[in-house]
Amino acid sequence: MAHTIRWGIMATGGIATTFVRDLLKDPKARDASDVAHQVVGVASSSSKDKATQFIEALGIPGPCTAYSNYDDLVADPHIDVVYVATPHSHHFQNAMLALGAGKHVLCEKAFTVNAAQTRILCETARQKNLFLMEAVWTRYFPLSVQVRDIIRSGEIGEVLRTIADTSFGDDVEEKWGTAHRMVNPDLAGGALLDLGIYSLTWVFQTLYHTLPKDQRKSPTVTSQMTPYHLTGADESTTILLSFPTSTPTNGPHPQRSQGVAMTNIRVAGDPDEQGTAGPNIRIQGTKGEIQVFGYPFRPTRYRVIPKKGAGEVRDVECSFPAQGHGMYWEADEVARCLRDGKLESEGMPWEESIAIMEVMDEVRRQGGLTYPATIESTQYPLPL
Ligand SMILES: NC(=O)C1=CN([C@@H]2O[C@H](COP(=O)(O)OP(=O)(O)OC[C@H]3O[C@@H](n4cnc5c(N)ncnc54)[C@H](OP(=O)(O)O)[C@@H]3O)[C@@H](O)[C@H]2O)C=CC1
Ligand SMILES: O=C1OC[C@@H](O)[C@H](O)[C@H]1O
Repeated sequence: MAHTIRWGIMATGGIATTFVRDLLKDPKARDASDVAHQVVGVASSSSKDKATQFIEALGIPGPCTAYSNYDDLVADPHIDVVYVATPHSHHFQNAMLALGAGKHVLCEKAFTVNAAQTRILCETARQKNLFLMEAVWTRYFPLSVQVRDIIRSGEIGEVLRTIADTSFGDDVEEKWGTAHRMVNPDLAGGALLDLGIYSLTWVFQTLYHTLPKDQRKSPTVTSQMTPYHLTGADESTTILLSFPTSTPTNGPHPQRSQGVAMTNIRVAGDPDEQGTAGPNIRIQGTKGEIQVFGYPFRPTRYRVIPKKGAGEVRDVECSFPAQGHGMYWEADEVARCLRDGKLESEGMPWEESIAIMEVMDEVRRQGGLTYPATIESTQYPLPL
């Protein structure tokens, strides 16, 4: 019998809509007969009407309660887990609210504004014996699981370099203006926290996560940032990361692997969105390479290229059952973790979320990007 979990949706914006659409797809279409999802509450901080419209527009089957504020949502005894879908600036405060009410939490990326806030969230979840996960959905794609398995199998040898680019070629002034969360410092805007996190995800899931746990070590970081002239949030960031590897060496200089994580909202990594410019991700090992195509947050296919003479090139497509967006795979992971009494997911462990947030803190320090003290604060509630 399927283990059914009951979701409360905090906020009714763009990603909440996409996530709920995926939650409503039949899990059997993706061969997941062990778990199921119900949406039993939706809250909008704007108005109850907005929550009601969300429920109606998406055709969420009843009973599902519309709330006019987040406090009432987290107090709903019928909800098991809250999906936090507010801007990054508010994740710390909103996730703390849900944990404080005894709810498990799936919180959108970037987890928080800084690593200090993430540490507090994880510690709070630990103390309260609640599940908590950063919603880095891409990690739960079958494609990501397969790529990690290929790396672990040794097929492309030791992975010593990963290059990842998550870039949109937007007319920034026209598309994002100054108030949109993408560029607005008051909402912790900027390419790094919004998109760069996916480049870092690929660097971490190929050079860090694939190592045995006791060999995962934080990287050293060098970076450059370009501010958006109208707001000061970054419109372009490039990060060089250097990780200790697990390879035993005889010499005095330990082996290191390198990551290059790029993000830009003014030039595109894949201008025609057909892969003509090449892959957005290259994972380079001593025996070959894996290339990943499509936006790094929603990759669509990968190619395994063995070293010359060592085998055939292999192309693998990623399908999205039931015309989904691909967010149902992370939702299924949440359901399985709750069923199994886990507090964190193996695919996106707390320590790795913290390690990635620490990289982003360091990149912002090097680039001189600070956000208002009100949203960098570790005070709960935030002094907004
Ligand atoms: N995983 C993914 O693929 C994606 C993830 N995201 C992440 O999801 C989060 C939300 O992004 P997105 O849905 O695009 O954003 P939207 O602006 O579309 O929606 C955010 C919602 O948050 C609520 N909210 C609460 N406080 C504020 C505030 N001060 N300012 C603005 N909105 C507020 C509002 O809902 P209400 O009025 O109902 O309370 C609003 O509709 C971000 O952290 C982003 O990084 C975004 C896109 C894709
Ligand atoms: O997480 C995300 O992925 C998709 C992008 O369009 C969006 O801006 C970002 O928040």
